[in-house]
Amino acid sequence: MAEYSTYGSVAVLQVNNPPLNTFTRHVLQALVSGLERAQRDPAVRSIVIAGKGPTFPAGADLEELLGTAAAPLLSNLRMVDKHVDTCQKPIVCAIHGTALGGGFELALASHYRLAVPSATLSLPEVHLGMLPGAGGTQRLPRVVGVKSAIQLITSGQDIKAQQALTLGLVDKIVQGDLLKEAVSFARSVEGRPLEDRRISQRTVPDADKVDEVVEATRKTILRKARGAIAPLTCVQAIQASVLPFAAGMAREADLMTYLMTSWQAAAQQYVFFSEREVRQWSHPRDKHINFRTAKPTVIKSVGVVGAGTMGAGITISLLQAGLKVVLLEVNKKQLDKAIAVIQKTLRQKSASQKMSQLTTTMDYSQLSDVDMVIEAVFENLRLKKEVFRKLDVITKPQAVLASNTSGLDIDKIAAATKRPDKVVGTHFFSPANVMRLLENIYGKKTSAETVATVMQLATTIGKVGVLVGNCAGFVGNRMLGPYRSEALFLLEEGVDPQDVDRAIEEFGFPMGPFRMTDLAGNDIGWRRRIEARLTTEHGPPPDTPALYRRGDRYCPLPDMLCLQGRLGQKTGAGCMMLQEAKDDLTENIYIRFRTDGSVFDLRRLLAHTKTLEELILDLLFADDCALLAHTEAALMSHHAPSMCNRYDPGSRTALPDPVVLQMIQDYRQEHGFKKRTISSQEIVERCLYSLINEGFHVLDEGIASRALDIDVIYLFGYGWPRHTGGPMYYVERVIGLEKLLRSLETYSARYPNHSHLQPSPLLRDMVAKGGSLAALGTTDSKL
Ligand SMILES: CCCCCCC/C=C/C(=O)SCCNC(=O)CCNC(=O)[C@H](O)C(C)(C)COP(=O)(O)OP(=O)(O)OC[C@H]1O[C@@H](n2cnc3c(N)ncnc32)[C@H](O)[C@@H]1OP(=O)(O)O
Repeated sequence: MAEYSTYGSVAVLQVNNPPLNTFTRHVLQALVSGLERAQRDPAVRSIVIAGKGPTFPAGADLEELLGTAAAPLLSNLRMVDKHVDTCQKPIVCAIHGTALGGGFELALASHYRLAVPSATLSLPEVHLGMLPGAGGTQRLPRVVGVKSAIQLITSGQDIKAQQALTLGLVDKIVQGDLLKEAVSFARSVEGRPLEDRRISQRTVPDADKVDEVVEATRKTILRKARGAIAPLTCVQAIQASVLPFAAGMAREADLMTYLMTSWQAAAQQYVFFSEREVRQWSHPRDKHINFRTAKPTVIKSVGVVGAGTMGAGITISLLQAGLKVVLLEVNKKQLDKAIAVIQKTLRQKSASQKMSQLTTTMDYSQLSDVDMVIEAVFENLRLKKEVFRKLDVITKPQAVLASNTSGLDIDKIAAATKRPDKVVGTHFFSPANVMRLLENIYGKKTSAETVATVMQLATTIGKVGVLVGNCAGFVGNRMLGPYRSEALFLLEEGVDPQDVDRAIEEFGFPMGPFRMTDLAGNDIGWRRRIEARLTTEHGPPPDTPALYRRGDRYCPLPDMLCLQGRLGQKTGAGCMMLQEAKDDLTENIYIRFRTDGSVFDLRRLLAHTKTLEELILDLLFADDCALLAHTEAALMSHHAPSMCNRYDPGSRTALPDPVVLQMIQDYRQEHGFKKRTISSQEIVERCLYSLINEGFHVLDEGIASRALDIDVIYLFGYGWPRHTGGPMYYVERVIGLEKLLRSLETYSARYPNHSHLQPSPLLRDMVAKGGSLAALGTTDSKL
């Protein structure tokens, strides 16, 4: 647990608890014993603490911290801290790997810190809903000041060795053999006075400005925290660092207890383990096919087809992971643009050497030798099938063919090939080089090996891969459907878009549903609805009531916005903006092609079509049209400058548009809706409960095999607030399944034609039988 050895006058304590040398109570007990032994031994004049194997201790062991061993763990930790801080012999910490949380705090309690250049230090407890409760909130500000301590602790960010040296957190960077250097360093400081080496005895450098600093940062922290209590509690603890050390430690302990016993800490620790647990996938259809039994194909080279925003982002992710990439794009201008974006991004990340791993081409035959292809063309089934047909012929027979689709049928895509066992969905999220989620979709014929390959790929490229089944929208987008519908129905009843957004953002999402669709592009859903023949232009059959489709309630407001060119931020206007008049639009509308910025006057094109609506639809959906095959059309009004000032270029600040509000008002009147006041609580419940209810359907159908898979999808792909643990965790542990059921019953009785509010049979069953999501496969083994 902590190996003791001596090198002349130097005692070396090496923590040995693989894989990360985390502090269990036994490790800490062994450290206490080692320290006592070294203190007792008159031949020992200095002490080195290090980690054996790959790292210095990465913090407290979370399994113990969360369980019944928390109290002995804490008391042992405090004992170590006291021994170290009061020791009369110099203690040197030799840091390599990741000195995190309690590990870093142990180093701060010591008298000297040496680190190798690759070492990383951090206090990441805030991400676990806690604070650095082993003296971190008291010692860090004494070194770096309150301002920097607030920044480092509330962000939990990594501090690289060189930065730590600059900040005074380490005393020396060691290039050679760390242990040898540390022993020799320890020897060199033997007998020197220790008082000024004890951080606990120092005063906070910016103590006189503490209130000012806290006041100045509070607003930003609150905004970023989005409902999480840990960041502000960290600030309160740091504020106490200006008190005498013992008083500050007592305050830290009280606040730590408050956080440790909060539901948010439990939720965030569930997120930590769930993020890792999704790697342990098993095939819902056959549990014998799982991460242990299925062997992935080794992937060294990947073809990416389509160099749009997604294709470029995927390429960056692959290159950053050291894979060889062949990027294919049949439009030269688009290809050049993508190359520039890739180059710029890699340069920003100081990874320009990775460009040498990239081949770009307009010729499919260049893909003949890659191990895998990820298709990232326009979201259109016909087009994707065509691409897969080609890939099937060109690529080597063992190559895996993956489609980056956000909801199209993987089986239909696979059927275009003679190797459906090698076809799989890999749903990346935009921006693909930033977003951590990779939703991997198996089809009816996808082999275990192919599933294992894409799950492994996720890990290789630093993403969180979640395995899900094939259905429209898969897990994430399918659950988003009811959420969006309910948001629209709320507009019909009297809420304005910005009120819906505000309520959802207050719950903790970075963006409400309307700002989110404005950002993503309102045409994405529109295109899907048109393909499904749901919109007024293409359906419904004449005898269907105006606000119904296939027996379900339907709100055409988004279609109306799209028809007016309000596709979202890209057109400078979305739900938050509206064209002044349709006639104006026909007069003045232009199409700007993103690739080259050229502008076409629609009036000229209109000569060949019947109506403007038809023209817009044709252009947006004509994936085989030469103009649009490799570009995204952006519709803009001739009056763009005055329209766009609501979404300034580069700004995401959405301002409510009176014209949209009037349009909604007219719509309510036309369809006989009576405007009423609706509380934020009702907005949140109706939107989120209908999303969660869909999650129960998804589990019931085996599309997701565990509730934690759904949680991880929402946390890493959709901005679900981390401190709530994810939708399924939140509803089970915070709201309660029974309450969810009763609320859904109440709402569905009030809105019998909102089918997504009808409680799922699985939910009913679980409440009736007292079942839990854990029993369904949510693994709580570590909680
Ligand atoms: C009432 C008591 C109060 C006491 C106050 C004490 C104050 C101190 C608090 C703390 O120290 S909290 C913990 C702070 N440390 C962390 O948050 C580190 C968390 N870990 C990581 O960030 C990463 O694991 C890593 C260290 C950067 C390594 O990443 P890598 O990708 O290499 O490996 P992983 O797959 O993440 O982890 C491997 C394996 O280890 C498990 N694990 C990681 N950290 C912990 C931990 N702190 N406790 C327990 N287990 C941990 C992780 O789940 C993986 O397990 P498997 O999935 O392989 O089973």
